[in-house]
Amino acid sequence: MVKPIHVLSGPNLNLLGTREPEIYGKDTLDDVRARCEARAASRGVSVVFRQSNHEGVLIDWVQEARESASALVLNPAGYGHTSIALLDALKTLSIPVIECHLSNPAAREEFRRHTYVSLAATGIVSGFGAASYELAIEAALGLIRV
Ligand SMILES: O=C(O)[C@@H]1C=C(O)[C@@H](O)[C@H](O)C1
Repeated sequence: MVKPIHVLSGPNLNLLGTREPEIYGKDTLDDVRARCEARAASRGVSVVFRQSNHEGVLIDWVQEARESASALVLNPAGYGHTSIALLDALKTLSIPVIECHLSNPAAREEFRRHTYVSLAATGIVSGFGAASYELAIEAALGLIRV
């Protein structure tokens, strides 16, 4: 039995759909959840989908993924640009880590062009709105060979 793919979203993503929709789109986080679940279920894999505004909670969930997940999809949001602690947690994982962003941070403000998460990521999907999460799920499914 393949373990679930864990999908974690960072701060302010609970406001998706109303938060700067010209940048992050009109899909809500629940819409994103549904798309991730459907995409994974089509290959017989479940998803654990969670969001937090709190750095330590996200770190706890990354640590939980060590034993509970087959792969981790992470949109670190603003903490990607600041959190060495989140990077340190990611470096304890031996499962695939796919970093994803709704926007294309490389095309935005200078401070968004670097994330610490990228130092621990297997790969990165950016710029496709809610589809970034689905593409990240597809990448995870390919890496866990289901
Ligand atoms: O595009 C995204 O999903 C990321 C989401 C955020 O909240 C920003 O802080 C990042 O810079 C970009």
